[in-house]
Amino acid sequence: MSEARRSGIRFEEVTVAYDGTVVLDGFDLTVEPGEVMALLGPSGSGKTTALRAVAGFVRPAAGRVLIGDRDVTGLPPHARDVGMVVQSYALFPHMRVADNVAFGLKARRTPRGEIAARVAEALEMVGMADYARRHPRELSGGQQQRVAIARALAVRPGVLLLDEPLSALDARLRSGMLAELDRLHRELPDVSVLYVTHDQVEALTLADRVAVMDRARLREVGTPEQLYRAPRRTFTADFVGAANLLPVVGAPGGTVRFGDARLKVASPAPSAGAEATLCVRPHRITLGEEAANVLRGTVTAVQWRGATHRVAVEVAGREVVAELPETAEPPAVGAEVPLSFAVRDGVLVDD
Ligand SMILES: Nc1ncnc2c1ncn2[C@@H]1O[C@H](COP(=O)(O)OP(=O)(O)OP(=O)(O)O)[C@@H](O)[C@H]1O
Repeated sequence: MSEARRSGIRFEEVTVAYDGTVVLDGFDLTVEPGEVMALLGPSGSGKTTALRAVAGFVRPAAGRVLIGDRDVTGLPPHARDVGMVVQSYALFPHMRVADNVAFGLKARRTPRGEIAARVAEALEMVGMADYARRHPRELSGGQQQRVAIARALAVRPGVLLLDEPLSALDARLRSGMLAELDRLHRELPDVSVLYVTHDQVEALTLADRVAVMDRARLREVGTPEQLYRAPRRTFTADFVGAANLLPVVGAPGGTVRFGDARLKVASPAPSAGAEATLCVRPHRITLGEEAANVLRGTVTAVQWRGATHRVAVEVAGREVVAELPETAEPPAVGAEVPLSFAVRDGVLVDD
């Protein structure tokens, strides 16, 4: 008989309410065994609540949560086989590092002889083997976070839950830890990871797929490339990367009209006369008429941003932003300019 599956998470129509207010609404999502899924969304959108429903700290009003093959909806947290790391680390201050990491193992009645080896292994994984005898107050924020990760990994969970694990760290430490989390996951290829963040760079860097949340609901799920290159919804286009969102109208021949311009787009065009929203990423727009779709307008602002010039152009009463590679001669405010973008870089999104 094959061993029961321990990895993978399934949310089935999970609804959570606090005092009658729904904060997670019919949430449906599958995280495959070994997959890293980021939950990305603005503050208050329900990300942490979804994570806590997997950990067992909130009880859904409706729906089911499965970990691997097991329905865990009614199980207490300690019976769920998950490791969890929260943004505040939540290490026990009076315990040494090794005892913090051993905590979950003791709670699970792991044989004494095995505990020392598992603690050493977990500390080794996060590069903290030399710090076993220190107390948390003797560690930097980044080191404390590593210990918190070691503590979560020591129980060898099938599922690892990370709630904004890097948000308390400064920018440089954060990018170092991001690379390290990536390496850790390659060492633990069977562990499913659910990673809560409101930072799109973290989500796009680390995740195999990203689930975008807004106001208690799942809006869109896809690989980072899908969400970035071909978002299906206005919210995703706007939240994941910068976007020009232009109101267009379906025109004959599978094109759309924006002001005077007739544009070809990558998505199936709406029927003639139907309104739609076109998403074009600013850095996919070039100055000049080289690409298939050309817009003409008046430059209203130019900002130098180091590697790029951000040029705003008024076209048909709307501001269109182009992020151009830094140039010695950006266009002047007031100049009439053509902008263009390729067919593949225009996608229609739903509201
Ligand atoms: N224990 C609680 N009691 C009442 N309301 C709560 C409780 N926990 C969370 N909420 C509310 O539920 C909603 C969703 O919260 P949640 O923490 O899941 O959002 P989030 O997307 O993780 O936000 P953030 O990025 O700010 O952490 C918020 O409106 C929050 O105020």
